[in-house]
Amino acid sequence: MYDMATATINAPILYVIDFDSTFTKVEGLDELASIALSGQSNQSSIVAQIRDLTDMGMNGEISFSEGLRKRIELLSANKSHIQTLVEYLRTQVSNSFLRNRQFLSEHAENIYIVSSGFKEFIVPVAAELGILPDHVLANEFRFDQEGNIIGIDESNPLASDGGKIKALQSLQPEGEVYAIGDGYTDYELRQSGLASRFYAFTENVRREKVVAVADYVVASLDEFLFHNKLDRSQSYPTSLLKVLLLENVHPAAVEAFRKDGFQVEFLKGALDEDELCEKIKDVAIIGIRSKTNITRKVLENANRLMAIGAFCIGTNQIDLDAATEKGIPVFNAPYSNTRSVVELAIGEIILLVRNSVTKSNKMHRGEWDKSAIGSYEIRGKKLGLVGYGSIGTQLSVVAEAMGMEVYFYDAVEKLALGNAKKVSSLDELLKISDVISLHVDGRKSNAAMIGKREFDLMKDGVIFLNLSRGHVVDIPALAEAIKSGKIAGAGIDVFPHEPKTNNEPFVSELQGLSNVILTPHVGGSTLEAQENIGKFVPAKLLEYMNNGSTYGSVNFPEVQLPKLTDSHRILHIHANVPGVLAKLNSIFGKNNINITGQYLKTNESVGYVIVDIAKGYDREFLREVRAIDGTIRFRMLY
Ligand SMILES: NC(=O)c1ccc[n+]([C@@H]2O[C@H](COP(=O)([O-])OP(=O)(O)OC[C@H]3O[C@@H](n4cnc5c(N)ncnc54)[C@H](O)[C@@H]3O)[C@@H](O)[C@H]2O)c1
Ligand SMILES: O=C(O)CC[C@@H](O)C(=O)O
Repeated sequence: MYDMATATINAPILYVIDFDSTFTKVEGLDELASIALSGQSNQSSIVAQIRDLTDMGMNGEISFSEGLRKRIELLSANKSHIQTLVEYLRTQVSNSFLRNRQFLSEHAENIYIVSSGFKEFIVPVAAELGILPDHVLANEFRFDQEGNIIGIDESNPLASDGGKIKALQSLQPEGEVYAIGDGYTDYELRQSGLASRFYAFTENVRREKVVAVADYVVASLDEFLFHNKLDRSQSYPTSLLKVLLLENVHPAAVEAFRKDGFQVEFLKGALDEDELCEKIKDVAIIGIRSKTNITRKVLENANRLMAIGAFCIGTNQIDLDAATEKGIPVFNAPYSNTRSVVELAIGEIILLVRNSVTKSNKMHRGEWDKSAIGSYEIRGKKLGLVGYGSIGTQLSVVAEAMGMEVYFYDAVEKLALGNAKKVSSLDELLKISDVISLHVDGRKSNAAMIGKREFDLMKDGVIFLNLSRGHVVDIPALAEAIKSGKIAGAGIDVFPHEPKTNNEPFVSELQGLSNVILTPHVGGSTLEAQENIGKFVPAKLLEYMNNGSTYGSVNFPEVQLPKLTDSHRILHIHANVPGVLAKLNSIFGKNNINITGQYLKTNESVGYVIVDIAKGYDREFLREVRAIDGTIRFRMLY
């Protein structure tokens, strides 16, 4: 339905907007019934009957006036309920209407709300967004002396069938009329010939019967404004951009993107390379966890991709170089689940040093083995941390507080926290530790960094933990070391090959070995951490999409930008070659563009220039900006 080719630059004279489920997310009368009957036993059945009548009317399945009267008969509401409804509806204004307050108030003279709803609740809600009270054409209630609703004003044209047509006729519109709404009665304005276009509005509800007869389908007010080249809050409507969320990220993420108007597809599992190459073609933002590999090949298929969110700490599953070359920033959630990993590691260290897992397994088999053999306190034992980053350091502090002696080895120079002691080589750390815990990042060169040679260096009866990345450990060598008794206990959370979904089986040489805790990569999977990540990563991605800020990106020059006010913002990503800023500035100068702010950051491969310009420019210069040598990506924000 949506067809850019037919977009017109002629502004319509009148915009006629529906109220229920268009201006607001909900149907006013349904909500009024729900409020009035609150606490009564028949509330849900009556509200359901009213909703059915509303739906039938909206789909054009019953006569409008018949449906309205039946709904009013079912209501037992009064003025105080209407006041409560108004308060509620103020919280239910459609997100894209809220975003476009400026358009609504600046074009108030040309905007009418024509609704079969009631002025008593529409006027106060719509007026807050700049709609003129006398531009609300809607029904009115009749009340008795106690303020109870007893009917509707029958003299109002909107009380009868074809009411919207009659109401619009009364305005005697001279120019074009564009009708926007979710219901069949909105389409009837177009059918009658009074409106020249009907836009089916699907942000809140999509009625297929209405969509089928619409000239255009718009999923937000921004999309309507974009289609008509009118001022709007979003330079490119988010409702035309798709977000793909994989690996069961927290629902808070879905909510955050939907709230901003994006289309969201949510999948519980990961996708393999071929599946992703296909799926990513129309995706603007992708969110993954640790099991989806975003390879160069995937990125070659991702021509609409603007940003990547790793809903975790590790980003080794993403080809960061390829993403940077394509001008795609990647964001993750450092520290988000650090504490969760630390707590699991501490728990496992205690259970393994105590030999409790073996004892528990015996109990499940009916064996009672009350003895202290092979069971120790962690107090005074030497903990060797390989990797002293976020997790390593936090584990260091907690373990020390529990009486352990902490040693660490890191590939880069790190200062010790508390009484932890740095050692100068991995081999030294392996030789002295009673417990060894890996917390290195997943860079390729760390593959199999712990194998037979390293296990041989360890003390006999060592406890070994890996909660970092699976490919870091040679699993057959680990299995051998456990079987031989070299390793007295192991806690393994990450594996070289992990199932993509919970429906796939898990197979490993470590299964069935004594005093081994196997967990399905859940070091970071606590509800606290997942909820934090589910909010944090979308916030970063949305900041980039809406404002251009790349603060916290793992592969991009980081800029933290001020909020955009009264200007338009140009975001230009280019290969880091000399002279791009000078070329940009000469284009601005030549075209008399007034620059209100400018920012530049580069890293070794890309440059990111952000220019705020005063409104009221001729768009022709954009062609020249796009043509600058080395341009990777270019977009504008309003
Ligand atoms: N199991 C889980 O669910 C889970 C949860 C969160 C993080 N992780 C993983 O845990 C690991 C650590 O996370 P973090 O947030 O502490 O990362 P980080 O980047 O803060 O720390 C990693 C540290 O390892 C060091 N390092 C890298 N290679 C090394 C090597 N070969 N030898 C010695 N030191 C080396 C780095 O210099 C750095 O200090 C990462 O692999 C991360 O992906 C796993
Ligand atoms: O939740 C995940 O899939 C990954 C958790 C962890 O490995 C991380 O990198 O944060």
